[in-house]
Amino acid sequence: MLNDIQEVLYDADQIQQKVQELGETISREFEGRNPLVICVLKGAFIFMADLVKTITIPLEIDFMAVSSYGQSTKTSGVVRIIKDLDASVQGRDVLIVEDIIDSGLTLSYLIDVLERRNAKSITLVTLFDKPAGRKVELEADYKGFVLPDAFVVGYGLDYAEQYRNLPIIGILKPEVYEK
Ligand SMILES: O=P(O)(O)OC[C@H]1O[C@H](OP(=O)(O)OP(=O)(O)O)[C@H](O)[C@@H]1O
Ligand code: HPA
Ligand SMILES: [Mg+2]
Repeated sequence: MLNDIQEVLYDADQIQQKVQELGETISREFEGRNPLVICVLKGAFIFMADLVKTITIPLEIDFMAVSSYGQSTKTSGVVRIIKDLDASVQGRDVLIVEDIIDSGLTLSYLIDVLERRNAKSITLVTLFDKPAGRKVELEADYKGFVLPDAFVVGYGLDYAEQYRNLPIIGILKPEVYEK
């Protein structure tokens, strides 16, 4: 798998350090608010698991699965809900946990859905941000790393469902998806 990586951007230790910092900030921000922490599957599953272990205040978790990339390195532009939340967001302080914001289409869609369900507040945390990919204006409240304009995999992020289990984040060699 690592053979298919052109460049490792951040290794496992660097990622853990950043996740810890984000968890400390979120613990302070949400003190006394019992947030509903929503993991956007599948990509955010590793970040979510690591992040909640660093948050030191009471919280609840839930999961939503959405997909727009499929087997491609480009967004289809259509965000599909594959699995919806179990919990109601009505009146809740919601923290959305994402692995990456690229075009911004996934999160702008999700925010719209959760606003219409009357969440009390919506806060976004993303581990990775790729501002060069934006198609809609969207900024995370908390972000880990800003990435270059390249297709990346690892730490939950896939290409055609592969590479999610790499413990690092790296740029995928273009010949892997151009063949
Ligand atoms: O800002 P955007 O351009 O919308 O891209 C970001 C989204 O794309 C990926 O999900 P994907 O649709 O690949 O589903 P997955 O999480 O199951 O891989 C990623 O996990 C984010 O949710
Ligand atoms: N890699 C994997 N999944 C993604 C990316 C990326 O660079 N951007 C949006 N979804
Ligand atoms: Mg994907």
